[in-house]
Amino acid sequence: MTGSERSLRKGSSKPGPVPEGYVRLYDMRFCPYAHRPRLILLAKGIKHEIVNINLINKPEWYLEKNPSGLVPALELSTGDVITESLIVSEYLDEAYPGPKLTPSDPLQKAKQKIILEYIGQVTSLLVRLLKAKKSNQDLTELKAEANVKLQKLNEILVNNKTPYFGGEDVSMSDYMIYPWFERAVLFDVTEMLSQMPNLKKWSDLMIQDPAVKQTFIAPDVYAGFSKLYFQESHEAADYGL
Ligand SMILES: N[C@@H](CCC(=O)N[C@@H](CS)C(=O)NCC(=O)O)C(=O)O
Repeated sequence: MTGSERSLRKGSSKPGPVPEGYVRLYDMRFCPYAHRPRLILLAKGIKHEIVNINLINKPEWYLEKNPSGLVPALELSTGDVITESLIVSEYLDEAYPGPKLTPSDPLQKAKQKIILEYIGQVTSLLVRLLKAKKSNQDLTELKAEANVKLQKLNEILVNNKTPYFGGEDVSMSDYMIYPWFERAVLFDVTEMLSQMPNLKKWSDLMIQDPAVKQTFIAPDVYAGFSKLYFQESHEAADYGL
């Protein structure tokens, strides 16, 4: 638990209202989408609580708050609920003080959005790969596609000649793609990534980032989770929480 995090709850019973001055993130710690706003909350030092949702056996009250049933979702002290990891992350960046993770210059902002759009293509492909792996499909084509997409991500860093996707400092796009790299073992792309030097340098830098350090989960823990996930074990929802 960190200075800005009030409590960590398991989340089966309905939580009360969000205290004034706090936000609440509905989370599942192995979920890469939910990892995104967790990084933003920490990077900006926003006071928050985390409520973990068991995604295999979702509590009824969660479906009332967020009918899609997906995590992450952000609840405000007004009772408003914001969903979709990128929207939640951008909301947090705009609405709260702390380091600005999105450029204010319109041209730089547009450039970041182009990278974010591409990151969306990479992440959805990796999720498709994971689902195909779970249902024992042939992965050859998807893996080849992932290789091409990740090479292109590597080229963005090469062409920009910057350590991070947005420039000299960590920014929104870095936090939006990082969770998939931490989970490379789940998506079966560890070997592929070892062939991409700029991405490797970038991920080594990201591991030094304070928000990343505070949320880091080691590859062997993901490997343990992955076994349970592939067996559709109910323990997977709760593994290591
Ligand atoms: N587009 C959503 C995707 C979120 C998502 O797929 N979350 C998964 C966990 S990683 C989930 O909640 N799954 C539960 C379900 O499908 O019922 C976002 O960016 O927030």
